Amino acid sequence: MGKIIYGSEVSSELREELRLEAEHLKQEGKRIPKLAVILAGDNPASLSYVKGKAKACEAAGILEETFHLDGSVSQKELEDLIHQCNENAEIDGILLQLPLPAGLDENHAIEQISPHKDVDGLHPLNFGKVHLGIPAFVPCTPLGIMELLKRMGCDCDGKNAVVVGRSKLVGEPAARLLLNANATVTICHSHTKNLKEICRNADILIAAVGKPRFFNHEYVKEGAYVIDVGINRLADGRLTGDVDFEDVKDLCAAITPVPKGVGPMTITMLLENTMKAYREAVNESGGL
Ligand SMILES: NC(=O)C1=CN([C@@H]2O[C@H](COP(=O)(O)OP(=O)(O)OC[C@H]3O[C@@H](n4cnc5c(N)ncnc54)[C@H](OP(=O)(O)O)[C@@H]3O)[C@@H](O)[C@H]2O)C=CC1
Ligand SMILES: Nc1nc(=O)c2c([nH]1)NC[C@@H]1CN(c3ccc(C(=O)N[C@@H](CCC(=O)O)C(=O)O)cc3)C=[N+]21
Repeated sequence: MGKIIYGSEVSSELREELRLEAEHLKQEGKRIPKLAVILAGDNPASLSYVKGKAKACEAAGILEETFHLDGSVSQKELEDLIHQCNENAEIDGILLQLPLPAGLDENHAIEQISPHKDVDGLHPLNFGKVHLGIPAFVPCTPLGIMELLKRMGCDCDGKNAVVVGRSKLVGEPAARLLLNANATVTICHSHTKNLKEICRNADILIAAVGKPRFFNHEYVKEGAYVIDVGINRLADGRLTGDVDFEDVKDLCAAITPVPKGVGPMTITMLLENTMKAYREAVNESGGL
């Protein structure tokens, strides 16, 4: 039976440290860190994620403001709001919830976010820095994945890591972080041939495709570390991952569940990145 590593438990620990740090700032009469979340449209999954982020900020003592725009918002209106958040000295982090409604240019909007407030790590400058191994804002889900691997007791150095999925939010930066940690990395996607064989060779398997219970025991090597990123809602309303948890759990060394796995870690890393942006902003302004 593999170890089950709960992101929810790791998150409680890390969020408590953040809460103490925020409480300390408050006691000293300092400015409080603040996150701005921009949501365009009414995608139900996005609405629920945004609520989760707001709740987590509140519990950690971090200020949060959600800017909920109409789905028919123009590119200019969206970008004007981003510019206002950039200029607002009370705001440390800006998260633009993805996907944007059809017709809006995601890349152009992301480029408007100040790289200093880009707590999602999606701005090309942060993306480039991560790929050059320079300190930067790293996307939250991949950061959470690396922390979970650490908690599994997995040393990535020299291991075969297979990342299935190449999105800019998850798969691609996760692969880069694994490479930076000296794993031998293979990135798979919908055009990959022999996916099963490649996965079966993985010491570390990162499943991020968005297909419910896609990875069963045929895809998993004995003793592998398995991270299930997928969040899929079943017809009965329950959530399930991309990994067939019951079929795989006895085979692997360690596995993350869904829910209570990577999802809570994504939010925790968003809080961590917001605190990092705050610290850097305070240092820039000479400690005010
Ligand atoms: N837990 C968390 O915090 C988060 C969870 N998620 C979840 O993770 C999953 C992935 O998200 P995201 O990266 O944004 O999704 P995308 O839809 O952007 O990317 C999916 C990736 O999987 C690849 N893919 C799809 N089908 C197959 C297949 N049959 N075989 C191999 N590769 C395949 C795609 O390939 P191609 O590029 O060729 O199309 C693509 O690269 C989703 O379930 C999402 O809900 C996302 C963000 C955070
Ligand atoms: N710019 C941007 N940044 C993101 O980080 C981002 C995004 N857009 N778009 C969508 C994805 C998805 N995502 C999740 C965050 C938390 C949970 C989470 O906490 N899930 C809980 C379950 C929550 C529930 O029960 O609904 C869990 O897995 O235990 C899931 C998914 C962030 N995303």
